[in-house]
Amino acid sequence: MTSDLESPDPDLDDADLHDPALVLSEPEPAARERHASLSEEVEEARWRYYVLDAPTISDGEFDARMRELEALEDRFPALRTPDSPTQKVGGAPSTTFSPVEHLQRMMSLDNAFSFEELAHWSQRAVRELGERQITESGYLCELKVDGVALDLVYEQGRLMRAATRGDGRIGEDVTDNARTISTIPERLADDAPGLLEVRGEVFFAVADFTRLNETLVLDGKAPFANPRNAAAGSLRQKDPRVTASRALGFVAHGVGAAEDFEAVRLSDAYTALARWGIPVSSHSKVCRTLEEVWQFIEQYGENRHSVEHEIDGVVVKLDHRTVQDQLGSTSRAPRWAIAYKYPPEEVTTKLLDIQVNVGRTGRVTPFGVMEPVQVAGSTVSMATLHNASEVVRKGVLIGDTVVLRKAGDVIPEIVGPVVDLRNGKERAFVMPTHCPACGSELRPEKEGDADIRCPNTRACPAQLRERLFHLASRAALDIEVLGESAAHALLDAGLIIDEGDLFDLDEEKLARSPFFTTQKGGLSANGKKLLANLEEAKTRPLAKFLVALSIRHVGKGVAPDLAAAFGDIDALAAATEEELAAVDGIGPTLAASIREWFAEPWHRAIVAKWQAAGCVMRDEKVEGREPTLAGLTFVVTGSLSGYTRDSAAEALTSRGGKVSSAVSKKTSFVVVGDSPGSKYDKAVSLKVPILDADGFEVLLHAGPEAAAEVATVGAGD
Ligand SMILES: NC(=O)c1ccc[n+]([C@@H]2O[C@H](COP(=O)([O-])OP(=O)(O)OC[C@H]3O[C@@H](n4cnc5c(N)ncnc54)[C@H](O)[C@@H]3O)[C@@H](O)[C@H]2O)c1
Ligand SMILES: [Zn+2]
Repeated sequence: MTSDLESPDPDLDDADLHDPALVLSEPEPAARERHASLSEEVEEARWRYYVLDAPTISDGEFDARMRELEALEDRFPALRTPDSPTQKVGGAPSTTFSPVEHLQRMMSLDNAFSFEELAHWSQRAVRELGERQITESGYLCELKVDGVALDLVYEQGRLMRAATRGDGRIGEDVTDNARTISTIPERLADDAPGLLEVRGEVFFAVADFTRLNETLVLDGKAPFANPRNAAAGSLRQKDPRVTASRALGFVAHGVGAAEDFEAVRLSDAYTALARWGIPVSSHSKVCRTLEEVWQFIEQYGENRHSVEHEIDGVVVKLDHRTVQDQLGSTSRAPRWAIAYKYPPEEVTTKLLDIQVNVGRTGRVTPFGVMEPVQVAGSTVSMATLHNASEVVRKGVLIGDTVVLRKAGDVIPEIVGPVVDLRNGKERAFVMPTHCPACGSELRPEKEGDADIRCPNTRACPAQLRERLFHLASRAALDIEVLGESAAHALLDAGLIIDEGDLFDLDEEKLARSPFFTTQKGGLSANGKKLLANLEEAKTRPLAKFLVALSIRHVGKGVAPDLAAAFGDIDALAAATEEELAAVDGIGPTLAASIREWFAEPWHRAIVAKWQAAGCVMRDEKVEGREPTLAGLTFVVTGSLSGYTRDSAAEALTSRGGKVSSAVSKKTSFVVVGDSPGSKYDKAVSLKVPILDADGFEVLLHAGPEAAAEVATVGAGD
């Protein structure tokens, strides 16, 4: 297989794509200076990244510097000398390993960061070879595995040598280490060619990476910042036994030199590699149009974390070998391929301070305050650090540059410090001894607890505020206007000592807070809304009140079970631990926690005050209603007209039925409304009786036997 990868054609450079008016032959001194300092920074970053496996800037920052260099060189082509970082591949090989010359040059890839840049790349190929050739070739889309490149040489089907990319021409000999990677075959199948150079990526699966870091920290060693560094660091070990202990994976993504092997398409070459025993990706796809390519990119962009290894983009390659040979390559990258890069999920920023937050149950949690930074589409300036031992485990100091990670919708996380950037002025975080909100001395609830708490549960303003938010949430009493500002206002004006006073609020009391009054002294819209919300809340079902009380472990999951079993707050308050534990779904921990809560006088006072103010806290409907659905389990999916999700569930539980979220063979009926989810399909496949909206009414009013008559079972029977 021949290729002109080794003969870059400088005439095909990108200069023709830029406005000629902007291309100046003699660089301005400022540009020359900027170019020199950027080049130096890039070389330094490459050395830290490729040789030390310990980068000090994020990939996003690195890419930004490279782009600035490219832009300068577009404007002043004289700056694009052969020793510019834009013309070179990777970093110089280290002296830890013996140098080896690759049979064929190993290249880097050009990047695209938008659809426009991707289209620009493909248009160029079309201009050069014509529409027909490109369409016939198609685009082979592959995931860009975020690992470390490895070159394998097989002779007569035997693995002879493995080397890192190095500067593209000379790599590092890591044969002994590579042999310890279980998925890299020592021998290929019998029909493999006499000579075969395979390129691929060594990676660390995300799950294995987490495990590795835990072990390293336990052994008192520094954890790796991310799976890529872990892969590179593990492959490039002096002692192959260390490499062997690391769960490295390998996937092929290219072919270098080969004898007796011809493949018309790269995708065919992969099929052959797989047949000979070399791992290839199951995620690759040949696309006919650029729109299809874009769909592939978007699909994996949304499901970036569904793949076993990390990916930082998609590599798009023209599939036809003749097209590849005709387009050739520049000194650092092929023209027939491009890497579309996803927005980075990791950035670096300064950790300005570590402060603590006091939660609803008094738990004190440290969080990092950082210089605001853009990551994964949002600006982040705070991230939780969970507890004091987590701060120690991560090894971060106040003043550190830290790696911050935000993956998709997941909350931002401080990964760890960039130790090499310390200047000696950093200081360790010390957990406060007193509550920042109320001044009480902090202590663990029980001896040996990892968390420390503020013991002033009743009146600590931080705890009370958090309890108010919780009480006002949808899962509890749904008091819309009681958000952050309203809660602050109530506490600031001293209108409530604890939540027991909430339902005693009236116009006269609210008049004492500017938040709830108008300039003229009347009740503001907020005040009116709060009073109306509170009035409405008084008749909420018992389960909602149980959630509102902030009893530990009692959430919206078990509250309906408790409400169904006792029907009345007084009955619940009087229940013994044994009676509580006898309720289906209530374990001993929960029973003890409920008893403990009611044992506290100020807790009982909350209930008494709320009752005195007119809160019902009793499910009237249960009284006199026959438990016609006792012993039966239901799943509700889709929307039923006339019911909310909660009221449909309540109609069932108030008749003694149990509502579950997952369909199983034990489910008695699945109630299906409009636009049902996958639960409907599950019900069909398990042949669980299905009720529509009318069937649901039959069930409620005529009972389960009548409902069975009108239910459907399985697909179309
Ligand atoms: N943070 C830092 O300080 C720092 C320093 C240097 C480089 N970097 C990172 O490395 C990048 C540049 O490195 P590069 O020159 O290796 O380029 P690259 O990583 O952007 O792309 C080339 C490499 O991609 C790999 N690859 C993964 N999947 C592939 C597939 N399916 N097909 C082909 N190749 C695939 C190959 O190993 C190939 O060598 C930067 O964009 C940056 O993200 C970071
Ligand atoms: Zn406190």
